[in-house]
Amino acid sequence: MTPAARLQATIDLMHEVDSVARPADAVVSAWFRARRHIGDGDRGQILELLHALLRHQARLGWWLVRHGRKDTPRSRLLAWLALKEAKTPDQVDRLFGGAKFAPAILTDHERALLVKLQGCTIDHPGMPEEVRLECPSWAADPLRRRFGEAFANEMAALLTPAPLDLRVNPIKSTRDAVLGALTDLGLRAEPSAMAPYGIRVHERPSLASLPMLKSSEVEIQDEGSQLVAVLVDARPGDRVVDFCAGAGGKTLAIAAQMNNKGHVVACDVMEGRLKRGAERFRQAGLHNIQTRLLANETDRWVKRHKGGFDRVLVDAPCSGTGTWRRNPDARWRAQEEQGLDNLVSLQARILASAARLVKPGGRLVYATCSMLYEENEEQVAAFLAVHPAFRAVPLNEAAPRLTNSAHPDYLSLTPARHDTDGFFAAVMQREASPPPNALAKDNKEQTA
Ligand SMILES: C[S@@+](CC[C@H](N)C(=O)[O-])C[C@H]1O[C@@H](n2cnc3c(N)ncnc32)[C@H](O)[C@@H]1O
Repeated sequence: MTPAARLQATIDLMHEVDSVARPADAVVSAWFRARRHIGDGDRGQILELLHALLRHQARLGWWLVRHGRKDTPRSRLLAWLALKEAKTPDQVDRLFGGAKFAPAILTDHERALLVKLQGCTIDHPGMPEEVRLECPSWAADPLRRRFGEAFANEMAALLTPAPLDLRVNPIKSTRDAVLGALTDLGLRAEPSAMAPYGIRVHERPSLASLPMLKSSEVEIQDEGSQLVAVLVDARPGDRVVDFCAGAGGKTLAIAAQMNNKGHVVACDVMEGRLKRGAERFRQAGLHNIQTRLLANETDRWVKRHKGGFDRVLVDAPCSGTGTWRRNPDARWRAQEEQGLDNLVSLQARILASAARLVKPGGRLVYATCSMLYEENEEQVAAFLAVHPAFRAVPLNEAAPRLTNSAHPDYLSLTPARHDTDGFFAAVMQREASPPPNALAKDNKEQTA
């Protein structure tokens, strides 16, 4: 493709991302699937530009509004070329030549915009902090409350591209063997700082060039997500539920940890995700997982299996604030529609219902990829306040080797402090002999 054709492709793709109410990675995959003629190199460059535009979306929009222009994929790209690539109006003119596959010729208004932006840089002292830090307005107050003085630093970390983390599948390989194979491919990689099966790759290889991915010797999984599975601490022979399993990212790690021994039930309310999960379990050589589609969190299956499991993981649907560097479009999507309060209520309902599955002496792990108190520490405190049969297990007891968390009681990871996605996890244990009145109070809570 010519450079100009790549620019037009980026505009087209951005239109699709803006107009389809699905995560950008799903939109991107579908878009490229329908354009198989686009080679790996061009795909990489188009994606890199798309992600850069998404990471600068608020600032580009601010400049466009300032000069009375509508914020569209094409005008955003023009502003990018002027502000970040320091292209002169004449240079942009040559790219927007209107040739086959190239962007249409510049209008007079567009040329005037480029002239006004000449010599400016993307950040401007007049920008509100939220714009400069690319923070959506619904999240600014909760994130400020969470981070205090570190707010700007954490937001800046969320604007850096996420590293490529792999989790070795111990059923099929070892970390040393995979590290050796990556070195043979000419890639720089090292063991993850905290996750026992994790590998951090210090480059951006095309995923198609990694044979160990195809053979399921490794999965792509952020180190934070791997650590949540470690905290579940499922042992061979245990009975485990992954209540919000989705397409099974954490289920895979948990079941492998159990060395295929014992029983894992992967539940979710989305059938498509569970089906994708089942396919991944098969490819990973894991035979101890069963999928279970739930109508909702209070599905009758939950009541029927009350007290039947050693470990229950609730990887709750959340705001996803911890994943913004990996999914740069996520901060601009959906949250306004769903609302933080509704999300917090849903999480509370899911946690209370899933807790019924935990047997005396068993553990409940509540996790999110959010960094907001509302979804994390406060959610757990509210749960414990009305479920006295459960006690919080401090991190040094649940995972003595995980001493690097921002919080002594919970796993609390942030991109600026740990260079992982933002993750939270709390481990709670159902006491083998509950304190007096605890059962009565628990039952009352569940039937309410
Ligand atoms: C954070 S995602 C899970 C990601 C997954 N555990 C992984 O590691 O790949 C949350 C999941 O919760 C599911 N979910 C939403 N509402 C639910 C409910 N009421 N009961 C159970 N699962 C629910 C969503 O479909 C979604 O797959």
